[in-house]
Amino acid sequence: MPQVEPGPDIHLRDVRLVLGARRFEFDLTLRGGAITAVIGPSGSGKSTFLNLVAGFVFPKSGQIVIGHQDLTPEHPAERPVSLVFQDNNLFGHLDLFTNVGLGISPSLKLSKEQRLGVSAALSRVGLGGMEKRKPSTLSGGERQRAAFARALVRHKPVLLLDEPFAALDPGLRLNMASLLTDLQAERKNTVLIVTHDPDEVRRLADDVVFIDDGRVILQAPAADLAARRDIPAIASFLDG
Ligand SMILES: Nc1ncnc2c1ncn2[C@@H]1O[C@H](COP(=O)(O)OP(=O)(O)OP(=O)(O)O)[C@@H](O)[C@H]1O
Repeated sequence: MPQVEPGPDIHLRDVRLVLGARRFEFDLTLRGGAITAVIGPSGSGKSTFLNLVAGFVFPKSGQIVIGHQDLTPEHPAERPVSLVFQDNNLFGHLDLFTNVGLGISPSLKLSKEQRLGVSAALSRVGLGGMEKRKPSTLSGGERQRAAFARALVRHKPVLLLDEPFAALDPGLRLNMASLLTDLQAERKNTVLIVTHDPDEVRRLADDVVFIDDGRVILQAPAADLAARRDIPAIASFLDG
């Protein structure tokens, strides 16, 4: 296999933000080419953290740097990121081929190679041959896999996943987790994945970032998480 350049480091430099009554402060670097699990209690700021990296929310002060580029003022389309959320946001009136093709080109002007790429991505997530199906005819898990395919065809170096597998049954979760680790081995993307599931952290993550009340209270190798039961919020996460 050819050597693949690892995805970029992501730096949040003295990032501050207020949303309603909540304050957020982030100052850390996420390792390029690694899978980082973003974990923490409900309402602690995990989605906000991803939204800052994606460009859906902008900091009041500080910088978001991806690789060597300061992208703080840039909108999501200008950032090297693909996203998969729990609500997969497929367009109901469009078939799967079109929904996934939109990941490559909003005008759907696709080359032959790109069209083949769409079908290959659908096969990769176990939806081969379902190009003509509408989202309403699929199960929740299938829709989520289609959303994953749409992120894959974009070939962006940063992949942001906000509880992407939460709605799937345990078998499918395992399946998607191994798809993600296979892809990671091939593409060396920088991946951030929000999850509530300690098993998913063990299965997938190289590193963890634990957010509590709008701040990172632990950044560590995933393997070290279990040893940090001294922090009550972490003990409670590990106990589910
Ligand atoms: N636009 C907004 N206006 C006001 N408050 C907001 C806004 N967006 C988020 N918040 C608040 O900020 C806090 C963090 O929200 P966020 O969605 O980032 O948490 P989370 O850790 O992802 O939670 P969960 O695990 O429940 O999805 C919450 O208290 C939320 O209500």
